[in-house]
Amino acid sequence: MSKEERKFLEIADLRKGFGSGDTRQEVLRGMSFSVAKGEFCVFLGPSGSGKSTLLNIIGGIDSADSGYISINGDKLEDMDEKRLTQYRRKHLGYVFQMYNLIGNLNVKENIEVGAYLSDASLDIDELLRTLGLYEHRHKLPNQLSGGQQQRVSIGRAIVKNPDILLCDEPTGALDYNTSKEILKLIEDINRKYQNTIIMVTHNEAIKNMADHIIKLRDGKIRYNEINKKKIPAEDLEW
Ligand SMILES: Nc1ncnc2c1ncn2[C@@H]1O[C@H](COP(=O)(O)OP(=O)(O)OP(=O)(O)O)[C@@H](O)[C@H]1O
Repeated sequence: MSKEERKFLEIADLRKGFGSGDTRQEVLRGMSFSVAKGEFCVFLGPSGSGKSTLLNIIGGIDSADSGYISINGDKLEDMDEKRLTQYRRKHLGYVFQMYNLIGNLNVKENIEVGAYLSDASLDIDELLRTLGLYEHRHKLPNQLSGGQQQRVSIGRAIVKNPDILLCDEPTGALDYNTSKEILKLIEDINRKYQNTIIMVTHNEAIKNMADHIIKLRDGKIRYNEINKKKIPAEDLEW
């Protein structure tokens, strides 16, 4: 991998605080790292360490106080609102702990919502099969299990074939077996579509399936390593 590829996503001395005066809290206190194209990267760290804040800044839905983020050499802070919107639409997919599906649209239609945002979307029927949802495609969200609903939300995020898939605790609301199914799906998607995946999790075991492990504590990076002993999601245990 070339030096440029290693620096597909570059984060440099990122700082972010909330509030002012006595209630001011510095949440990100100077973070620098880079993520390679196609890499599966996890952010670990205790509650309040700034994982979601960092993910939201990478996702362009919050902004840093200083430092920068660049994608393929383009700095987010140099983008005007129009380009930032394009960046979010074209290059980013977001998966949350809660599925946020539209209740009166069926599975296929919920995924199509994501496709409208792109002019280079994936074939929806093929994606439904990859997601294991083809036979459920006419069902409404309330006719699905939690794991199936999360599959739909992953489909909605991935259908525009984003360069980067951001996942914030995607298995946080799921039981052990369903969590593993979802992790296997994310692993398949990473392999098949080669998107860069960044996943925030509390679950230490998930680091074992990642290419790149970043641990945060008190707004700083405490650990930043490439995982040389990566194992399949199937073999994870916790
Ligand atoms: N919009 C906001 N306004 C004020 N404080 C905020 C805001 N967003 C986050 N914070 C604070 O920033 C700190 C870090 O929050 P963040 O959600 O990034 O942590 P986290 O590591 O993702 O935590 P968790 O694992 O519990 O989700 C917390 O103390 C939180 O209260």
